[in-house]
Amino acid sequence: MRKIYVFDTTLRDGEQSPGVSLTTEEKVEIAIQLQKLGIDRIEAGFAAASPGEIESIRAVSRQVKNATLLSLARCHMKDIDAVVEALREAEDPCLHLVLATSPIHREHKLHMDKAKILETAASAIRYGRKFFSKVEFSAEDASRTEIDFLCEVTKMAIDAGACVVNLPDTVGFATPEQFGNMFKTIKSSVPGIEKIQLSTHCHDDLGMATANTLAAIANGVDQFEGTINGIGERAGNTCVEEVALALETRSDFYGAKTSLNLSEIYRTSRMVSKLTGMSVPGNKAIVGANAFAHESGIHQDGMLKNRSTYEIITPETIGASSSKLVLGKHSGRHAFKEKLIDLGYELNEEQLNIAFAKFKVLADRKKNILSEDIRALLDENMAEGPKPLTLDNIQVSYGNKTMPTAAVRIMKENGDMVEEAAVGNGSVDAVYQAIAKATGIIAELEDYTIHSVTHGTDAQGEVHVVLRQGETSASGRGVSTDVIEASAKAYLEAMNRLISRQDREKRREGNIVIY
Ligand SMILES: CC(=O)SCCNC(=O)CCNC(=O)[C@H](O)C(C)(C)COP(=O)(O)OP(=O)(O)OC[C@H]1O[C@@H](n2cnc3c(N)ncnc32)[C@H](O)[C@@H]1OP(=O)(O)O
Ligand SMILES: CC(C)C(=O)C(=O)O
Repeated sequence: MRKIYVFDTTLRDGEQSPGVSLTTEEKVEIAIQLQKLGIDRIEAGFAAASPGEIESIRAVSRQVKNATLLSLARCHMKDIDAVVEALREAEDPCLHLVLATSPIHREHKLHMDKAKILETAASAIRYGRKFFSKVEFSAEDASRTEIDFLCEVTKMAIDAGACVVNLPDTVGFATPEQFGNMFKTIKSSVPGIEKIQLSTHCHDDLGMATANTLAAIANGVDQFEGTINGIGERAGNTCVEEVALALETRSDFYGAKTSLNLSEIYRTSRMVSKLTGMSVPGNKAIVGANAFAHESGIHQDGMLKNRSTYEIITPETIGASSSKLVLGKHSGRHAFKEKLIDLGYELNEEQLNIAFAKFKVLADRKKNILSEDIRALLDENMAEGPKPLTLDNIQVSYGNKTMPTAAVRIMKENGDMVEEAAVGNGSVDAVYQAIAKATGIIAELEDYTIHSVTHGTDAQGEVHVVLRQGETSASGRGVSTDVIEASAKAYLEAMNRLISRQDREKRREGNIVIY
């Protein structure tokens, strides 16, 4: 297997993400984690940017023992001097020089012709070599540079003393085929190319950074540059984790691997996201929250039978805890049953069918079904005791300047419907007054508590009530995404218990049921 060197620029190009600015402590924390991940080369910043940046790079250099440490500089003596100062304490320092080579940059940005580019870069590399045994040269905007001139630039960098020549797709313009061919030409036409390492650095403006990096690797580059979570200037850089996992998973095709400690990827991604404040989209490859989550019944069934049906990488490989079967409206019985077992419920077939039907109704109303939702649903489903009263319909009219009004329709055990309406101090009170009128049962509301069992605006509310009639009291619990419905359910469950307790007592005395 060919080894591909990983150059991480999270602390330099990653920090160029709009809105991101890392403190020295944060840079050090990330650099320590990058070492644990096994990154070969860490670019810690752009020394000439500010005195604070020099200090940060120096602080990082004191901690980095197992990786080459770099800082970027323009082809200017004062930028190089700043890198000398920043990397003074580094164990394995490398100067990274950049100069654009494309016609657009030459004409509009640098105002230099081809000869001036070659001369400026060569003298900067030579000057840098006075202080550093390792110099990497980057031909900015290489993918939009004439191929003949790019060959000349590469030859100049080798002759001037660079040990790595990096040919970036600075604006994410390249296509994989074109980019691969560019490296093929460079490798086959530049004399002395075997003396140096070739590198690539891609941006994601057209969403092709990973594809372009892999095309470069397939065409012989030794190193790729990227950032954790793909952060960076504009649409960002190549994601280190994507390329590393692509090489690992498709080593049959690429015949190349990184030496990253892949089980540190997830932790590194979380840390970078936390410290930069750049959240990782749920559907992001490798490190997104949904990367190992399966929602639909057919997929979940496949996963339960054999994970390889729907997972080409295991979450354990990147240090994430486990695959998730997320229950939702597309889930099937297999996954639902498995979830119940996980939660410690053992249901017979009939109970399972009832619970599954209720789950589907809930899933139609709620986006995220959590363990708490399932527990609430099952506890409600399995609440023991007869149900003399069942809520059939409820309607509430509320306005901040009118008395809340509620109408309820309740089914009795014998199937008869009773219907009533009432006003109250609030919507819940109106519902309770209407239930009392419909059932003819006057009970004292001794306690009422409500809390949310899940999170978000579609969270399930759980209501507990205690009702008292004379010496007898009973509690009830109701769960729903609507607090009024949860309140009514709790009230009726307490009433049902009250009725059956009094019923039992009356039967003992030879009387009949109260209502
Ligand atoms: C593709 C990349 O990601 S490259 C890295 C980008 N990173 C950064 O820019 C790091 C942060 N930058 C900075 O702090 C500042 O831009 C500094 C300190 C580098 C320079 O600041 P200033 O001196 O104020 O110049 P400013 O940034 O406005 O303009 C850049 C100048 O450098 C020149 N320049 C650009 N690239 C290079 C280069 N590689 N080598 C030499 N000169 C260059 C430009 O032509 C321009 O020169 P001009 O003033 O003669 O027109
Ligand atoms: C400095 C170089 C490698 C760069 O960031 C780019 O070309 O995007």
